[in-house]
Amino acid sequence: MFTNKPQTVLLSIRMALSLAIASSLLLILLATAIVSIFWLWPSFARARLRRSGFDGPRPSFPWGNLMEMSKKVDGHCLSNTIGHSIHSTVFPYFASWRKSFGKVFIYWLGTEPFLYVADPEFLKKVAIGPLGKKWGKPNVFKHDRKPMFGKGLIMVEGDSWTHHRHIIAPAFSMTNLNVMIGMMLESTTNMLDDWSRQVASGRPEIDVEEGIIRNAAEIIAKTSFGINQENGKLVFEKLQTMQKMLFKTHRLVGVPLGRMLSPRQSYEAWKLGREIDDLLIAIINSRRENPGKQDLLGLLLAGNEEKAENERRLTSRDLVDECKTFFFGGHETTGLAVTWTLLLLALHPEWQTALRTEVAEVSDGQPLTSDMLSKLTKMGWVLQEVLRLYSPAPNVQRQAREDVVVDDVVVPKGTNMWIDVVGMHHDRELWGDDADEFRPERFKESLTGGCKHRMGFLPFGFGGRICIGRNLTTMEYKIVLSLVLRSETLQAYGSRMMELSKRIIELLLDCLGGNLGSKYYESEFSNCHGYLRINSYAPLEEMEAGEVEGLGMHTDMSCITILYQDEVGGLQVRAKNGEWKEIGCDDGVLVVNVGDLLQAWSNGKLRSSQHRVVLRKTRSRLSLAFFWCFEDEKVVWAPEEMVEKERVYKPFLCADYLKFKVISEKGRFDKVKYTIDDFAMTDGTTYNLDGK
Ligand code: HEM
Ligand SMILES: O=C(O)CCC(=O)C(=O)O
Ligand SMILES: [Fe+2]
Repeated sequence: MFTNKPQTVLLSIRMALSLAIASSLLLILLATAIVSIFWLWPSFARARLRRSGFDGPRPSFPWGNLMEMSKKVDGHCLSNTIGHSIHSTVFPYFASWRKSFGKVFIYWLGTEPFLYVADPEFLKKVAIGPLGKKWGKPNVFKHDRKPMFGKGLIMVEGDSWTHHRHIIAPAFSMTNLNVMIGMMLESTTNMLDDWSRQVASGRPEIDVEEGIIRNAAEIIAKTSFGINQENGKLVFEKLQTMQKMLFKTHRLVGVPLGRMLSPRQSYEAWKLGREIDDLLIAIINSRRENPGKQDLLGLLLAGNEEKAENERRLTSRDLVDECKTFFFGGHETTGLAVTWTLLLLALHPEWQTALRTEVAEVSDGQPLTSDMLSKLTKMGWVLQEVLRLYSPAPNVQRQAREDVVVDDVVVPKGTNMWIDVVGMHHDRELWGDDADEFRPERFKESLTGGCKHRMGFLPFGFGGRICIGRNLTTMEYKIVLSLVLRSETLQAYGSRMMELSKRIIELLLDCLGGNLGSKYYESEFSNCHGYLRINSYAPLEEMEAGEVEGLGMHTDMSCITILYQDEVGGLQVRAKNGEWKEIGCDDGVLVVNVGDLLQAWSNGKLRSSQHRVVLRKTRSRLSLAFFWCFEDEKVVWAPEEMVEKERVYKPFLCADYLKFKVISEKGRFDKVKYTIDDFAMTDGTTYNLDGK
């Protein structure tokens, strides 16, 4: 037993030695491989690119140019004014490299070379026609995008892409899309109802972007695979979680082993992806058993069935990836286009009015149809202009699958291409000096908005790989925007109140006898102006005994006031005997008050109402008070027909009374504020008609 021991020890030393040698060799090999893959290959590639005449900023190992790209932008993006010249703010590094290297140059993401292109003519030469087939999608992004797109249409290449595109394209035909209008109307109406509820419950702000993007997500989920069944809803929720998760992760694109820096997120995204896939497979299986639904999935399944036995069909796995692709490729892009549009229309009220008028003329208050949508021409121009200025797909990327040779230029196999769509959309050389201005009318004359080069306007990409969802997007955009524009805005509410005030005053004057309405409207009231006050009352913290003041007793200084109160109620008016009478708050009822100015003008025949608001609920309350008033420079003076015995009020300048109202003491709950009687009651002096 003992005699054997020295031999065993010797053996283990030998084994350990050879193991150490083997592993060092392996390490050396690995290091050589890493150096050649991540250092030598890029150096060769750089030398080849230089030989082809491509210059660019100097990269460093292993970051490439990432360090310069991640530098924070200096202050100019914090300015308060809204300009549309966004390129140098959003992509400051590209803007600065362009100054040194022009519109085509090479930069590096880690050890990956990227050919930056903002020259449409160069793009046309290298990527259009037969050369288009030489380009695929960059491998560096494939891993990150796998949970979203899998092997869906956006990611596949070569024959596989031709096959997928061929089967999927018919599903997006206009006839098929028209069937989806109902789903789009339903979701958008729900979104608008939700906004109304938020306003009514006293929320001071609504996150419009969040609502619009959620609505777009719901629409794309409905039109892709349906969300009414339990599984559909679950998929929708999980897809949204995944979107948020992927949005949070920042990776070092192209940096060797950079992917390993966030293994947890990668794992979680992968796990969630598996759950989504299983649910979608379940939906697809149940659809195969009960076919007939006309969403995109239903159409793809039907298209598959039509294929003859020997033709390739899409597998369930393919269909899962396409559903995910539609969801991730289609909702945020469309949502962003609508959101930017709302901002731009707020900045350009003339376009807001033009589109509102167009929607009113085309639809005449009827439910929207595909025929109406196609007649919304100006809205089409606005969509194009928004896609130009704030492109939801700010760049398009490719990777050369083989050497691309044009004239004396060689783009070596493996080179990535980064097409700076935003850069081209804001290029003055292509669009003219107004490139950064919002001018939708540029699309009136030409489909490319007057861009000097056909490839300079690429909101939906180009060539055979142009976005398959662009008609769906246009349809959804027009529906959402029309419904938003058709819903009552404060401005539209204001103009309706102006019309109503005119009708009320004519009726009121006629009631006083002798067709006074037609006699005096033009000369006395046609310059009246209106303004709208939104009263928001905070809720009571707890129910209190007795009455709590919301708004103290007062009269309005208008000619007439038209008041809308929400369902909380609480408006009271004082009767002649001093009793307070509750004014009901039934839906659709507007309250009309005579104000101080009309009391003075009618020499007291019409009485300005004394009213107040009492609060009784632990809910916030909202009212809209529209005040219709004489112009400030008007001298208020009752016409002869109003004066029976004597004049009650001396003539006064409207503006002076307004000043008096503003500076005089605030009313208390049980005592009325100063009124016209405190300001203009006569002291027996007689006055001429012109107020002297
Ligand atoms: C404003 C809205 C949209 C914009 C700006 C947009 C933009 C783009 C762009 C630029 C491409 C080309 C990408 C490339 O060549 O690498 C593309 C492709 C694609 N888009 Fe869209 N898209 C929008 C809406 C949609 C919608 C609603 C869907 C689906 C329902 C969709 C599905 C796709 C698909 C599947 C592709 C790949 C096409 C192919 O490679 O054959 N997109 N999109
Ligand atoms: O909030 C209300 O119902 C009344 C508002 C009102 O009387 C006013 O704003 O003058
Ligand atoms: Fe009032």
